[in-house]
Amino acid sequence: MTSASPVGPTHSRAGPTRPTAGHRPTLGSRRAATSARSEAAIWTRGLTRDHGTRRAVDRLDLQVPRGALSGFVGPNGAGKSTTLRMLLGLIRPSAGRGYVLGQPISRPDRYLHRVGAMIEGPTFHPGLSGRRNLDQLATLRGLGAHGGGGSAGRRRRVTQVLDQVGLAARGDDRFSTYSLGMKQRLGIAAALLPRPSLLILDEPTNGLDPAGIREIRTLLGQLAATGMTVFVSSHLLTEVEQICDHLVMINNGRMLFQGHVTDLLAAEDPRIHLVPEHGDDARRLAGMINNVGLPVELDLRLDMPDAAGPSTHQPVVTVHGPEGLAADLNRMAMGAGIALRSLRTQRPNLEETFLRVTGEIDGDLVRTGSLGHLPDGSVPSAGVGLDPAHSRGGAT
Ligand SMILES: Nc1ncnc2c1ncn2[C@@H]1O[C@H](COP(=O)(O)OP(=O)(O)OP(=O)(O)O)[C@@H](O)[C@H]1O
Repeated sequence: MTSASPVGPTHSRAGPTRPTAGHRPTLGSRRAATSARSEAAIWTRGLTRDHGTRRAVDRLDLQVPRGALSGFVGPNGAGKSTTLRMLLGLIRPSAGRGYVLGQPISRPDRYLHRVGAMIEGPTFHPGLSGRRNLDQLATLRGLGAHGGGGSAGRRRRVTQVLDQVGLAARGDDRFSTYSLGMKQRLGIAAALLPRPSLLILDEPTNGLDPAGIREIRTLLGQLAATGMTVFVSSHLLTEVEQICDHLVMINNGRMLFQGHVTDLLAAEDPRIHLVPEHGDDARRLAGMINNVGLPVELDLRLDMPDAAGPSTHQPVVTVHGPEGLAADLNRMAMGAGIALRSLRTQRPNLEETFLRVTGEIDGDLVRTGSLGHLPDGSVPSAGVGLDPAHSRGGAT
């Protein structure tokens, strides 16, 4: 069973990495760093982990605020599990330093009693009930032994956490009869036993069906509402977008973004999709838009990417720009004699934003740079003035 903390410390006092000569911090900056790391639930600087020659985590500066429901996202192999293992004292960083609940990660014994964790799929005894499994874990960890009301206190706590994760009615059933979602929830119940102020979960929705995912989502929202900090890793960005207020986004072990989800999405320009009435006009329209310096993509496969109703297989011209630009684009098309079947603005979601940030946009998109080399030679100069400065300026 690797799920649920407290996870025993496995490394000794490595001590924080010293600042290098030449980067001597001032008294003010030292004070600010001290206050930031004690105020944050998780704070790291330059956190790095090498596996042989492979760098799994590359100089991460994490700052997860206390009380946040924070999503830790990145594709498979991005370095999420490795980071979580370092935060839990299961492996040592190769370089860098970190603090969890204000305590250095070189001394996990100082904070693990306040951290609940599920870092791999939960493993329980299949023949025992959920309740018995939790009771055994609680006994092993000495819960209820010190000031917790002895075995009666321990049993009360087990009942409380079963209730908290929605397993009260099934607590006495054998673990082997649980659905995957129930098993995950029991794993979270185990992590909750010590009344943690920080809950760290590694991919808790892995392998779950939509209903199971929804249950975990609701549960995490409820836990965060109690004031607990929840740091949950996932490669399902849609999930994270729906539940998390704070986000840490990594790829190849490196930080891409951290902060509030709304800030990230608000900073992204929407996509404006233009579908010409006559498919033949799409290249011409894209070329005109390209000529005025706006980022444009031409998708020759479909009409609107997620439009309701039947697909008409019309080419779509997509422009990244503020919503106000849509009116300009409409005028531009009209001025060039191109009638539009539809014009729609779509706010990017987290997944699209991630793909854009990582440059991993998929599909048969003809990107801006290649428009000038399209074979049909139908790219005219822009017939209608459109100031590229408007691309960030809103409606005219
Ligand atoms: N013990 C190890 N030995 C060698 N390489 C490792 C080890 N653990 C992880 N790695 C490598 O480090 C990188 C990061 O792996 P990690 O498991 O942290 O990523 P992840 O974001 O959690 O991905 P996943 O969701 O697939 O688990 C990967 O390239 C992985 O192969």
